[in-house]
Amino acid sequence: MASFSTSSAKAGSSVGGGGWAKAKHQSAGGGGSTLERIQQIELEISRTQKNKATAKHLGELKAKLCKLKRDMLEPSGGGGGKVAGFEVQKIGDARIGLVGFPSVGKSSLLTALTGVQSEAAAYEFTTLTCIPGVIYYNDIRIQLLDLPGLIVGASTGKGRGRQVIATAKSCDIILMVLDPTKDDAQKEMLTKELENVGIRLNKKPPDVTVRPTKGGGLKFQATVPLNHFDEEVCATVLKQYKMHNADVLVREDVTVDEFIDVIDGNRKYCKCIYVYNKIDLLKLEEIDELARRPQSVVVSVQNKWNYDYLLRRNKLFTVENAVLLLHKSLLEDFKHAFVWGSSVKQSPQVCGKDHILHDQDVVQIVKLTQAEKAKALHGKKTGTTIAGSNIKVEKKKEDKAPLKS
Ligand SMILES: Nc1nc2c(ncn2[C@@H]2O[C@H](COP(=O)(O)OP(=O)(O)OP(=O)(O)O)[C@@H](O)[C@H]2O)c(=O)[nH]1
Ligand SMILES: [K+]
Ligand SMILES: [Mg+2]
Repeated sequence: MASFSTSSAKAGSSVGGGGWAKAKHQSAGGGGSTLERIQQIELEISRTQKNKATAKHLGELKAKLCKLKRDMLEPSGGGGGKVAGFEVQKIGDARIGLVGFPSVGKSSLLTALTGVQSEAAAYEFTTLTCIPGVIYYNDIRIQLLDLPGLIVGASTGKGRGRQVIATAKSCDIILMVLDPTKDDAQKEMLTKELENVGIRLNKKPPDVTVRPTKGGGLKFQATVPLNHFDEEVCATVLKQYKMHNADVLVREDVTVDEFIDVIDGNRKYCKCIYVYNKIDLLKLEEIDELARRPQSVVVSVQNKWNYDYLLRRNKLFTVENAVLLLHKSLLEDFKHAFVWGSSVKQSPQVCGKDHILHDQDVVQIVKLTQAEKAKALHGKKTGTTIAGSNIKVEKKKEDKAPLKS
């Protein structure tokens, strides 16, 4: 823990500070800057016992907190803006971001995987901008982004935190590079910094529908028993968002935080792989323990240990791969696909060939009709259902409801 706070002090001087956090954002209610209001509410939440009697109050506080955080991330005047060195054009079929504390070996990993020289050195904040590289895997072109080290407070603008996190939000996958000699707090702190800006790691969008209505108040329906959330808490949260009339349908046992995610919007659900680098510094049994953790890969860039496995874990599966899996010729007739599952914001969503699928996604391929084909020189509609990267393929003749795997 201590070493991370040292890093944070250093960041202010060596990186020059993010700037925008220094600007005071006056909150609508209450005194102090937005940052101070956020700290006050976070303190109140941590001091409030979590039980049925306080659920409503906590819901209200959490909704207020979310709104304040959003205000901070969308500063109205000054400080925000684009920073040179972070405007990297998106290329390829997918974008992977290397995120981690300083000096964990992000740049070393980028250089090792892509051949692009990104300066690596034994001091913190060697990397100050976004350095892109490209890797090819199973014909998929992946853009790999090396990023400056993150520090605690990054989401509030410390260091170049805001730019780093904004770039991370544009990624399809996050490789969280971790120091295997440090404890789990590093992973929790980084996850929190990313969560603060709406990035959700290895989670699915909550199965909740909220439809604003013109009148009639709140109509609340749950199809499963709810252990952390109820109609009263729902109403409190909605009130904070000035939503007094709405139909709410809850299809999973959500928490109030997950419900706020739905209401607040602008969340990014990203796959995250935890990469423990420098395992050459560990004993064999320690390596074994880390390697057994979920979504984790152990590597040593210095000793070139386990690269292949890392790439295999990152295997991406696009709609195009799904089409090719059925038949090459289908690609010529491809019009678009309907996708159901965690890779899309709305199920189903119309997607193109480059869309990256998640495990358990359901895909229905729509072919060009004869008329469309004739028109575009090159038509009929059939359905095909494919489930994500643990590939299961089923063929369907008609474009009916999708088959769920
Ligand atoms: N022992 C060991 N050292 C490594 C390994 N990989 C990288 N390093 C060293 O760790 C130091 C930091 O590496 P960088 O690649 O600069 O780390 P970074 O995460 O990009 O650092 P910042 O850009 O400063 O955030 C360098 O001295 C590397 O040589 C490894 O697998 N084992
Ligand atoms: K470094
Ligand atoms: Mg670096």
